[in-house]
Amino acid sequence: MIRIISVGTIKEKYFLQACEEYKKRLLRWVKIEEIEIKEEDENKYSNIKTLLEREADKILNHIKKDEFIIVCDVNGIEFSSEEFSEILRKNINSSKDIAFIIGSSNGLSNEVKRRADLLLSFSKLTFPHQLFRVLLYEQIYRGLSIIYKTKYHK
Ligand SMILES: C[S@@+](CC[C@H](N)C(=O)[O-])C[C@H]1O[C@@H](n2cnc3c(N)ncnc32)[C@H](O)[C@@H]1O
Repeated sequence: MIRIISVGTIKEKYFLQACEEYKKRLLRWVKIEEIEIKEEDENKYSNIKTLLEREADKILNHIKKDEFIIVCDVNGIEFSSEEFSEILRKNINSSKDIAFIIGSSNGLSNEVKRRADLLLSFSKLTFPHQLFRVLLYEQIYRGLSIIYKTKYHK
């Protein structure tokens, strides 16, 4: 199973439709679970660090024992799509569930990053969290297309 834990909801219909499309395509290969954590209200916090700590508590509550945790972070490690598919393959072959974590517009706390088995970057460019979820879905789909040898990845 692959779980995508995101802070913040997707409001734009076109992002939601894109996620739904990739999810539908992925379901023939893997079970997908999406967990959305409500973004904390910035007005209720005197600083972003405290806000991120509160969001971290909620994220960490959703993490399951034994799953491989991939935290998406601009400053993480960059991979080619083939290398990324290899990470997916290794976990799938060892029957290990994978959980991806996507932060809110304020990012993620260090506590969440420390919990990562892998800090994953999709480049040094910062993407909005809604668009990033679509990109992640596409790369998971591409990765599994590589594993299952379809014609999608060229
Ligand atoms: C708008 S970004 C947060 C920006 C925030 N200043 C930071 O430094 O994390 C929202 C989330 O999308 C994901 N994200 C955006 N761009 C990314 C990238 N290039 N690589 C990996 N994750 C990214 C991360 O999970 C991030 O927490």
